[in-house]
Amino acid sequence: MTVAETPRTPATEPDVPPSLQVSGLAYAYPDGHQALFGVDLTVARGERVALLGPNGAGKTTLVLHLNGILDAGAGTVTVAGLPVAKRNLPEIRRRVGIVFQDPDDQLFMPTVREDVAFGPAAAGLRGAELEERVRTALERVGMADFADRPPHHLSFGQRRRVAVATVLAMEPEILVLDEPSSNLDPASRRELADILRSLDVTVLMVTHDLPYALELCPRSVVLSGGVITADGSTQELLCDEELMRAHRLELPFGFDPRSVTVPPR
Ligand SMILES: Nc1ncnc2c1ncn2[C@@H]1O[C@H](COP(=O)(O)OP(=O)(O)OP(=O)(O)O)[C@@H](O)[C@H]1O
Repeated sequence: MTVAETPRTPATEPDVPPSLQVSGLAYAYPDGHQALFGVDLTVARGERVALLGPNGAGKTTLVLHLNGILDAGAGTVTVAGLPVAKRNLPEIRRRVGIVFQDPDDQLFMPTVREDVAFGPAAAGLRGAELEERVRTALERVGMADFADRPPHHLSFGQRRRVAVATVLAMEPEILVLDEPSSNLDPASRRELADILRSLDVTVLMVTHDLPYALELCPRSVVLSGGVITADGSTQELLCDEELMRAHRLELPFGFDPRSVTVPPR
């Protein structure tokens, strides 16, 4: 059965700013290479959006602007109405939780509990409040029973879940995931999808895994050559053969996006 999806429209009420607003964002690296040419993107609270595009399209460059790792050459980025600017960086980095592709980039403490507590403790949380924050984050990713284990004794899929928990413990406005399905076996891939779907948080997911984008994100944005070239229902975009060819987006052999029943939010 085919389920037609309608991407959720950005919040329009003046008192509810979108989770993410990128306006006219342009960026050239110090060597002069222009990676972004005026990107506009609005993501409403609670949306799950896939950021698609070929290698070198500018996806990582865009993500690195969301928490101020890179400074916009031109244009603006706001997160829940707060501009990404030097003066706001501590709060911006709390609001934008980035889960990197390699969980080992994020896990460095002797136990899972300490890794998840690290961010909130650095932000000043202590005692029962901190414990509760850690417990909730681990429960949300199904890893509460692993709190006392050393992260390096866990499987890759378990470490990725803990990496998600370290970010959730900061109660972010937006969760940004870089290739969340990479190196996961089919069961872990499905379990992570279930977890991400259960979270009440805005999600921006960078991925080359188009079936995963379809499974998780009602809306997709295609970035190509540093500009957004398509923005709409993931199912419709994946069914647009011309668009897919033009942006070097390839579905796995035999995969028909029309045949997929996309689970409800
Ligand atoms: N530090 C850098 N200095 C100069 N150019 C860079 C730098 N990092 C990236 N680039 C260039 O900027 C462009 C965008 O790169 P980016 O990493 O954002 O693409 P991407 O869409 O994330 O690609 P991929 O899917 O391969 O991860 C590419 O042409 C890349 O070569």
